[in-house]
Amino acid sequence: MSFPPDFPAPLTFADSDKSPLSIRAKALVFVDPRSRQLRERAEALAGNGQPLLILGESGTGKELLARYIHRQSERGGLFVALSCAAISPQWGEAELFGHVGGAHVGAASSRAGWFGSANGGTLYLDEIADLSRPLQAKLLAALETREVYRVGASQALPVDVRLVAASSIDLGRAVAAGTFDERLYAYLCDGQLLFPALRQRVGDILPLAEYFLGIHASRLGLAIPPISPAAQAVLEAHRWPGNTRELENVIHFALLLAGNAEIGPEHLELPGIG
Ligand SMILES: Nc1ncnc2c1ncn2[C@@H]1O[C@H](COP(=O)(O)OP(=O)(O)OP(=O)(O)O)[C@@H](O)[C@H]1O
Repeated sequence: MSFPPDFPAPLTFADSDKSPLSIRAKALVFVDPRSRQLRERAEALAGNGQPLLILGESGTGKELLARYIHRQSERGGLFVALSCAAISPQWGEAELFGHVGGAHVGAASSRAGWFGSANGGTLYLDEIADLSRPLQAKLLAALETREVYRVGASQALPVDVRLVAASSIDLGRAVAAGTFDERLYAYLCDGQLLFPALRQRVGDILPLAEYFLGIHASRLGLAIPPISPAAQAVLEAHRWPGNTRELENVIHFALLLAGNAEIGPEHLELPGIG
């Protein structure tokens, strides 16, 4: 990876944090003053174990930031990431809180559930507003009492889970609309972190582009091609509605088109180019 000399080196993740199922990033590229400020606030909040809420558009890097917070917190348990939209409407409670053997059809043995798996660690809930109202209330109860009832169990189990929730929608408005639990919102409110959209931190665009170029070039066994000044200007001017995820895709594709040649505007699959 070749960063211009004035770019600070990206923060790197330990190998133990790079599970094959996790997002691919090996480092957190934070160069723009706004993202450096975000990192400082995240570091300040990481250690105290309080619940956090990361707000930001899709693809900004919320999960990556949550992973970084977990690492900084030095909590010994696992980082467990879960998309609330993926929780089954029928078996959601058992998926989240676990169940005892025979509690429902097809579940002969007991399971801990996502919440229990994060015991001693961090539970990252992406798009928390997608959680059903009954599960929102049960989640809050488990966090506040530090106890969890597996489905079918008559006794609660002690749990110590740090919640880091993420949302791309304004939860205050969801509360006003009656779709989000006011008490869960209050529980999360003090630890809010706002992840600016990529277009609001233009200083990150080229370092991220260089970073993704390095990752994909090494994966493909290619030399890292330079990005022409004209292509750099295009990248910095684009609005990036899909944020960092979109930038990675554009850079990956540009590398495939350009090979070892300099990346020009003609290699960038963006609206209005080519
Ligand atoms: N600062 C960064 N440095 C390096 N890679 C980044 C950075 N921000 C985002 N990425 C990469 O961009 C992609 C999107 O990040 P991530 O999944 O964390 O976003 P998100 O906000 O959680 O998205 P969604 O809300 O859609 O789940 C990932 O591949 C991630 O590794």
